[in-house]
Amino acid sequence: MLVLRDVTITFRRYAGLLRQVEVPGVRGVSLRLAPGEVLALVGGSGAGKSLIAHAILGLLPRNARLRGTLEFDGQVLGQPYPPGLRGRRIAFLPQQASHLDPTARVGRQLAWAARRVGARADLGARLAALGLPQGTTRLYPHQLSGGMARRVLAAAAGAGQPDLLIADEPTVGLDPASAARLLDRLRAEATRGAAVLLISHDLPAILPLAHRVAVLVEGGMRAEERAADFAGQGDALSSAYARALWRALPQNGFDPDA
Ligand SMILES: Nc1ncnc2c1ncn2[C@@H]1O[C@H](COP(=O)(O)OP(=O)(O)OP(=O)(O)O)[C@@H](O)[C@H]1O
Ligand code: NI
Repeated sequence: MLVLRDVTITFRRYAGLLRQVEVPGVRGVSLRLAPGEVLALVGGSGAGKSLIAHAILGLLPRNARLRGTLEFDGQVLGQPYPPGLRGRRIAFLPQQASHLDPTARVGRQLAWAARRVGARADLGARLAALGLPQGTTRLYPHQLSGGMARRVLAAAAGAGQPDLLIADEPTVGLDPASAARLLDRLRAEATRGAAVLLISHDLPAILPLAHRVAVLVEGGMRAEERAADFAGQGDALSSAYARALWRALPQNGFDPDA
């Protein structure tokens, strides 16, 4: 249902007074994501993960240039961006908590999110599922901790029943219990039939949830593996890069001299 073919994103930058250069952000990335499937997009800082999310959502900055094709359910995700997708059929849990409106209480913002997708606002249950107290609805964004703000965004993104949910580093800044609850919510969305694109730099954290793992390095796709193959010594992994990544994790006790 989500198909990216040879997606390249470059940025125009001034090099000196008049000369413009194009610097690459993402190069030739292809991927597919089916309903009910969790695809993890992992990679280090600056690898291009958020750019891919923003490209799918039609939210790239003005100085960006996009090549290749993106399709969702047979519709081309170009400019102008197809109506009825962003915030409705495609939900987004952004990396930055600054996406909350500073002037409105949490309860109102969640009610807006629910109304936009035509969902019943069962705020109490949704907050409780993410481990937030009921009183959270009366708070303004500046009264939330970073981790609370991220969970409020998650509650908003989960309103309605999106067909595609894109979560950009959803567990950063959360304590382990809150992170586990949030990943449980994402798993429940996939079980219901949503496609989930889970962006993270933390491979071990997303493995219990992901079906497939795509590894992005400096804007390019370096490996695509089944999540289940990240196990043991990683012998089932198809690419040497993924094997090296897996064996380099501290918990796998990699011995460089062995
Ligand atoms: N508006 C912009 N103008 C120029 N370059 C940009 C812009 N936005 C992103 N980039 C560049 O594109 C690259 C990828 O950025 P992106 O935000 O996708 O990384 P990321 O993988 O999400 O990293 P992180 O894990 O830190 O969030 C970076 O090198 C960044 O400098
Ligand atoms: Ni990012």
